[in-house]
Amino acid sequence: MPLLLVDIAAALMAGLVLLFMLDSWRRKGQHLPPGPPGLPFLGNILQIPRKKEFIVFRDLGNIYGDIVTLRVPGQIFVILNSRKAVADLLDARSQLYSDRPRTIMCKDLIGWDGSVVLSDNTPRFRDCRKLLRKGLGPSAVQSFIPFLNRQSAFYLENLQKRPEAFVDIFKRNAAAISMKIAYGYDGIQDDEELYGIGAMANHYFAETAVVGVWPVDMLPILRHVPQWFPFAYFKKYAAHAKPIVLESVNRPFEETKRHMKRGTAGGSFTSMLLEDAKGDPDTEDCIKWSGTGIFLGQMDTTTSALSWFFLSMALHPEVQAKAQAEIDKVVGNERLPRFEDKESLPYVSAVMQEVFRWHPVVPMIPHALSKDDEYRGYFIPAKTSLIGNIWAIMHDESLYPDAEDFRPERFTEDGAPDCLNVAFGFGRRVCPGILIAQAHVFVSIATTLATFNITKARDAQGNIIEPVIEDTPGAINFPQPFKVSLEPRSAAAADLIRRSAEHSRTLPERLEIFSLDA
Ligand code: HEM
Repeated sequence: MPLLLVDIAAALMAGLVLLFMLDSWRRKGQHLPPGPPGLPFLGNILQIPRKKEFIVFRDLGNIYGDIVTLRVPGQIFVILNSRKAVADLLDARSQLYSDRPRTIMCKDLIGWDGSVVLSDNTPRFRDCRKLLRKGLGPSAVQSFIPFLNRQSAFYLENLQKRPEAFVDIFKRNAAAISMKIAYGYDGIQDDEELYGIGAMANHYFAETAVVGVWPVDMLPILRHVPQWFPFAYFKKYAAHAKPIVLESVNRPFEETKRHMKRGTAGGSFTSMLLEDAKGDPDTEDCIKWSGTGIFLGQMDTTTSALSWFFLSMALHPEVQAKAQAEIDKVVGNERLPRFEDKESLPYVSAVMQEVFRWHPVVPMIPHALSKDDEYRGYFIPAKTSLIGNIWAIMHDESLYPDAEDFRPERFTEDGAPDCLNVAFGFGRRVCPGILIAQAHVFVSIATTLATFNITKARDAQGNIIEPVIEDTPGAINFPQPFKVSLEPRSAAAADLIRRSAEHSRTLPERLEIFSLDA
C-alpha cells in the first residue's frame, strides 16, 4: 500500500478510537437512575425474587424514587413505579420505548419468535398492529356484541351445571369467543383438542415471558448447551413446549385456509384478511401471528380478571348486594344484562374497574428502548428494559388510598383516576384487545351478578373456608386456587338462565359477526 494511504488509514483508525473513547467517557459521565448496589458480575440478580417482583420493585421505589435501576448480567432494567414516569416515557416517547427486552427462552427456544407481543417495533410489527386495529377496532367490536350477549347465556348455563369448575368455564368461554373472532369457529366444541393445545401454549408463554427469570435470557451463550448438560433443564422444557406452541399457531390458520378453499369458512379476522392479502406470504405470516394474538390473548387474561372478580365478591357481600340492586333496578329480572346496559350501570362498571385495579391481570409489562435517551437528567442507554410496574401504580396510595381494600366507591364517589388506561399497557404497545376484553369482562360480571350469589365455600362440617388472597408468579396474575359457593339468586334467576340459553340456541349457528375497521 502506498505510504500516503497507510497514513490516511492510520489517521482514520485513530479518529475512530478517539470517537469511541469520547463516547464512552460521555456515557460514564452520565448517570443511570439510582438503584441498590449490586454484587460484582452478578449485579442485582439476587435481589430479584421469582415471585411478586412487583412488590419488591415498588418497595425499592420507596427508597430510591419512582425510577429505579437494577442490573443483571448483560441487561439493565429501569423500573417505572409511577403513573408519571410511565406516561412520560412509555406513552409520550413511545416511538423510542416500544421494543421488547430479549427473551431467548420464550422467543427463540420455545417458538414464539413470530409473535406480535414479543416483537420489536419493526416495520413487520407495525403491519401486524395495523391488522389488529382493523380486526379489533370499535366497529369490528360492535359487530361482536350480539355474539357476546348470545354467548353469555351459555356461560351462565355452564356455571349452573358445574359451579365448582368456574375457572375452567371462564377459560372455555374466552376460548369460544376468541376462536370465533380469530378463525370463525362456532365454540370450542368445533375443536376441543385445539382448545387444549392453546391452553398449554398459553401456559408456556406465561412461564417463559417473564424477564429476568430464565438463566439463558441473562447468559445467551447457554442456548448452545446440549440437552443432556447438567442444569440444562430449560432445554428439555423447550424441546417439550415448542411443538405445542407451533401447533397452536399453525393448525387453526391452516384449517381456516382449507375452509376458505371449500367455501365453508365463517366470517373471521383470519378469513377476511386473507382474502385481502391475495397470497402475499409476508402479509399471510402477519395474519397468522396476529390471529394467534387474538386466539391466545383473550384466554388467560379474561380468566384472571374473572377469577379475581369471584374472589372479591365472596369476600365482599355488601359490594355484591349493591351491584345486584343496581342491576335489578335498571335491567329488571326478565332479561339478562347486555353490553348495551353498561352506561346505565355505573356501580357495576366501577366493580369491574376495581377488579382490574385490585390485583392487575398483567402486574408488570416490559418495554425496551431503541436509542440512548435522557430523562430527568439521567442517562438511559439503548436496549435498557423498562418495566412498567402496573401493580405499583394501581397501589399508589396517593391515587388510590387504602389500596389493598376492594372498594368500587373510589371510582363512583371519590373520583379516583380511571385505571383502565393503565391495566392494558402503554403507548404503541397498548393492548389491541382492550375493547373486546372490556366488553367480555363487563358482560360476564353483569350477567353473573344478575343471576348468582357468590359466597365463601363451606367444608363438609359446614365451616366457612376462608379464601387466601395470594398472587401466583408468571406474566399473567391469577389468584391461588380458591373455592366459592355459587347459587342461583332465586328460582326466577335459574329460570332466566334456562330461558336465555334456550333462546340463544335458536339463533343461527353461524352468526356472521365480522366487520373490519378502516
Ligand atoms: C383482561 C383482559 C386483558 C388485559 C388486562 C390485557 C392487557 C395487556 C397488556 C398490559 C398488554 C401489554 C401492553 C404493553 O406492552 O404496554 C397486552 C398486549 C396484548 N394484548 Fe392484551 N389484555 C387483555 C385482553 C386481550 C384480548 C382480549 C386480546 C385479543 C383479542 C389481547 C391481545 C393482546 C395482544 C396481541 C398484545 C400484544 C400487543 C403488542 O405487543 O404490541 N389482549 N395486553
